[in-house]
Amino acid sequence: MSKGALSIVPAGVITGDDVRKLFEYAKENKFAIPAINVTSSSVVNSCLEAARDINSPIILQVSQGGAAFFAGKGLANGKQEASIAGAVAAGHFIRSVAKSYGIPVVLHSDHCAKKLLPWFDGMLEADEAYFKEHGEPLFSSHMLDLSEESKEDNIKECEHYFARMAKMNQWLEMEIGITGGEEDGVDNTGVDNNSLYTQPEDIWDVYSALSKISPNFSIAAGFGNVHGVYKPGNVRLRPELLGKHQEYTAKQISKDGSKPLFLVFHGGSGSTKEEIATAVTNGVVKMNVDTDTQWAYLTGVRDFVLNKKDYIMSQVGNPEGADKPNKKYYDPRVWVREGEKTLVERVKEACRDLGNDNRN
Ligand SMILES: O=C(CO)COP(=O)(O)O
Ligand SMILES: O=C[C@H](O)COP(=O)(O)O
Ligand SMILES: [Zn+2]
Ligand SMILES: [Zn+2]
Repeated sequence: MSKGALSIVPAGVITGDDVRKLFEYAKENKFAIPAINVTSSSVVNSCLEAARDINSPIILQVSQGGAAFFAGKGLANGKQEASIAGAVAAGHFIRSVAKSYGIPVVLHSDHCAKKLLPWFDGMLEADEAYFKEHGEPLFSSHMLDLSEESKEDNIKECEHYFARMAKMNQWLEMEIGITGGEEDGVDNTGVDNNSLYTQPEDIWDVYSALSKISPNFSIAAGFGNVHGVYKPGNVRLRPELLGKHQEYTAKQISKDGSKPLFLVFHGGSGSTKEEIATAVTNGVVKMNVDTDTQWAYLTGVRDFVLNKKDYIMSQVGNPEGADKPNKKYYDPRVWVREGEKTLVERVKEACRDLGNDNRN
């Protein structure tokens, strides 16, 4: 009897070899796991609910800005203190509820450019403290995004951090080739089109350097990816290029026909089902979705507010009577929940697009 993803790794936040086992299983069985950007406990719970409902693992990630939001926009963040506190808070919150949903969860942090390294350092300190106490890091994995730097500097800095992370058996995601559009304080809307498509030789340079440290890493290679959703035709995704990267690296390590790389698909929002399927066939194990889930969260709230407009203009008095209280409409557990419901459905859709359903 074949064993599904839910039986090969435990429920709750997974770390170390369990993360690799899950990604290996996904690659072998040609599915990928969506990574949703979370900014609050409400967004976290919705993602966990969706994954639980379709019996599949999920990846939850905080961006630098999302982490600061998690801690509170009222906090100063000049030295990344709010982003560090928020990431740690999100990590602890997710750890304390994830098990109750009965599914494996990969706890991850998103793009970290050079100027944001103090955020990375703060998260690693929290991981190391957690490791001392529990024998595993707080986060399953982190992303380092030094794709704006020279290839040499990018790889060198990744090696440096990865050696430190490997002591905790922690997973590293790195980026080579640039994701277009916008990400945390970095505006890549004007980058040269060629930098959006990573070359196989560059991937091999990354693979050969990092594989000497640990097998627990993935590569976000550019295949035309752009953050955000634009009018059709603006983005030219070429997920078939990822197959070439697998072939090239496989040849270098004399394992022709194998798929040695764990690849990450950034800018998942707005992609077609075909683009997603091609990416997964070529060894993508993680696809990031943010813009489409932001949109989905809004739609439920928007429709509620528009439909119940006459019930939310005053605390007392609605079309049913001038003395009727409206508490049942303005309680955030009512209107925020409507956003959660539409978000749950969008997360389920991302899971299905990637073949990440009924994995028990
Ligand atoms: O890549 C992403 C986060 O790193 C998400 O991209 P989208 O917002 O385009 O889905
Ligand atoms: O990098 C892309 C993610 O969508 C993060 O977005 P954000 O920086 O707006 O939180
Ligand atoms: Zn980037
Ligand atoms: Zn991204």
